[in-house]
Amino acid sequence: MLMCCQPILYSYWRSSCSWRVRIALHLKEIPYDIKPVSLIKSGGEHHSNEFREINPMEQVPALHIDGVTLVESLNILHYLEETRPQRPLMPHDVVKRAKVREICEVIASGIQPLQNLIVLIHVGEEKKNEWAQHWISRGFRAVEKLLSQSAGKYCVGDDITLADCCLIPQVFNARKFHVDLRPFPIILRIDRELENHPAVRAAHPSNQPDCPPEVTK
Ligand SMILES: O=C(O)/C=C\C(=O)CC(=O)CC(=O)O
Repeated sequence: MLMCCQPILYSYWRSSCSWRVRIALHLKEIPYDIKPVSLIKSGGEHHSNEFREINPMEQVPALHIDGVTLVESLNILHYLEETRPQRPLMPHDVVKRAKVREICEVIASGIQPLQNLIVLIHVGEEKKNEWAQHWISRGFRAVEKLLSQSAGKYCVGDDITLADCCLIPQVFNARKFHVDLRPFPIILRIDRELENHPAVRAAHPSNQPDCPPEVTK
C-alpha cells in the first residue's frame, strides 16, 4: 500500500488556514490523508504535548510531506508550489506574483490572526463578534481596494492563485461573524465564482471528516 507515503495534513474542519492548504492540495490533485486536530475538544488538541512537537506554535495546519513536517499555511502553500509545479498557483509575471503575495499577506498577517480563536478567547464572549467584525471589515476594505487593481476572474488575473486559496476561507469566516459584505462587491464576485469549484467544495469545512454531523444537515 502506498498510503504510508501520502502527505498527512493536520487539519481542523473549520480552520481557515487549514482550508487554504486543502484547496491547494485539491487544485494540484495531490492525494493526502487528514489527521483531524480538534481546536475545541479537551481545551484544544493543538495545545497537547504531542501536537506541540509537531507545531510549537500550537496551530493548524501542519503538513507532513517528503519526510519533513512543515507549519505555517503560507509556507506550506509556497512549498507545494515549488515542489509540485502542476496546476501552477503563482503567475509567471513578477509583478503579478508580488500582487498574489500582497493579498495573501494582508489576509494571513493582517486579518486572520486578529480573529483567531486564541485572540477571541482573550477578548471574551461578550465582545468577540464585534471585535472580529471590526478587524475583518478593516482588512477587507484593503483587500477590495487591492482587488480593484489586480482582479480578473479571480484575485489576480484570470487564473486561480494562492491569493484565492486565502480569500475564500476568509470570506467564510466573515460570514461566520456576520460581517456586512455588501461594501465588498469584488470579494463577493470572486467568492461566487469559486464557491462551486470542485477543489474548493472538496476542501470546504462541511466536507471534512471531522465536521460534526449536525453541521452538514
Ligand atoms: O469556531 C471553531 O470551531 C473554532 C475555531 C475555528 O473555527 C478556527 C479559527 O478560529 C481560526 C480561523 O479559522 O481563522
